Amino acid sequence: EQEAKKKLESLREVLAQYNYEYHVLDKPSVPDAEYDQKMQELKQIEEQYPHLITPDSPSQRVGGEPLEGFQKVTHRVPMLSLGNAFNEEDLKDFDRRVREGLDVNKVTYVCELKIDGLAISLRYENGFFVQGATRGDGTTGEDITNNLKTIRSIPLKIKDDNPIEVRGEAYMPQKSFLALNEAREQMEEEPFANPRNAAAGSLRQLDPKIAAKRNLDIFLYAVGEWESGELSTHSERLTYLQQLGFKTNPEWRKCEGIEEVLEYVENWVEKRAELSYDIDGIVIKVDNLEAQEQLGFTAKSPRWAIAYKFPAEEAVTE
Ligand SMILES: Cc1ccc(Cn2cc(C(N)=O)ccc2=O)c(C)c1
Repeated sequence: EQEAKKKLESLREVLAQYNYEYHVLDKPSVPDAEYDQKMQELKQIEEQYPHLITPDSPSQRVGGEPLEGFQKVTHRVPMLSLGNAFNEEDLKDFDRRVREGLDVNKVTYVCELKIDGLAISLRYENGFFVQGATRGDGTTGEDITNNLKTIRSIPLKIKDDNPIEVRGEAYMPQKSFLALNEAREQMEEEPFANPRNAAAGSLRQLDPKIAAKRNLDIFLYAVGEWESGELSTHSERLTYLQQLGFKTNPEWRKCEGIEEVLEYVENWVEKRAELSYDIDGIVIKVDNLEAQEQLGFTAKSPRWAIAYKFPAEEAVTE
């Protein structure tokens, strides 16, 4: 039994590493068959010693029985909704308000792609993924832990043992969306209108086995509740999330002043079509966390961030 325990520990570790290389880095170091063989080995030992199964075992990704419904979850730190900007003028107005609020001439911003998916929150305790929830109304969301566990790029265990909540966007890559709709048409089922609806529909499945087949993915971009948070900028937090093993979007950039923000926005209006996932804009945040505190919130959203929305694409007629 001690032998089996040791063997399982090392199999969980090596399978988590392989999974990370394949699903987060998109750079596997071993052939799929090697991953599969180690997975079979782990399942055989777990079958022999079920009491040795741990919540972070890769065999636990496609969870239990279908749910009757979803439990409610209250977010300890509310999930924000951002104000919108629709043109350069709006962005310059935003920058002017921020500079006046901080009484500075120039502000360091972070620009990130605005993934067109579903905002979700992941909670980790003692390093284990313990709960995942939808944004809901920002304060109360739905517990979709079992469905989120099926997203392979979500680590089931991280190195930080402090309670931490990370926020991100679950989405369906365009390729998965097209394949899913083809399958649905074959089955004479209603196709999804767009990847965002397909992702939302998939995460609302009561049976995790269905969610597991939808090839969902996720980018993490923010931190909610965090005991050990002593970083001073948003960009440092993005780097920390990446070091923890989360999938972060590689296209984020620090921009010195609104001119560099406008360049970044301009650049992605063109390059948007090259991405393998849908984005509906660019998120612009003041980088310094103290400056964010100083600026605070309006009734609805932060004064230190804004979402630049792309013009809605004219419907592509086949
Ligand atoms: C049979 C089989 C096993 C695994 C995979 C995909 N894959 C590969 C790895 C790997 N190479 O490190 C890690 C995780 C994973 O999900 C496929 C497509 C087929």
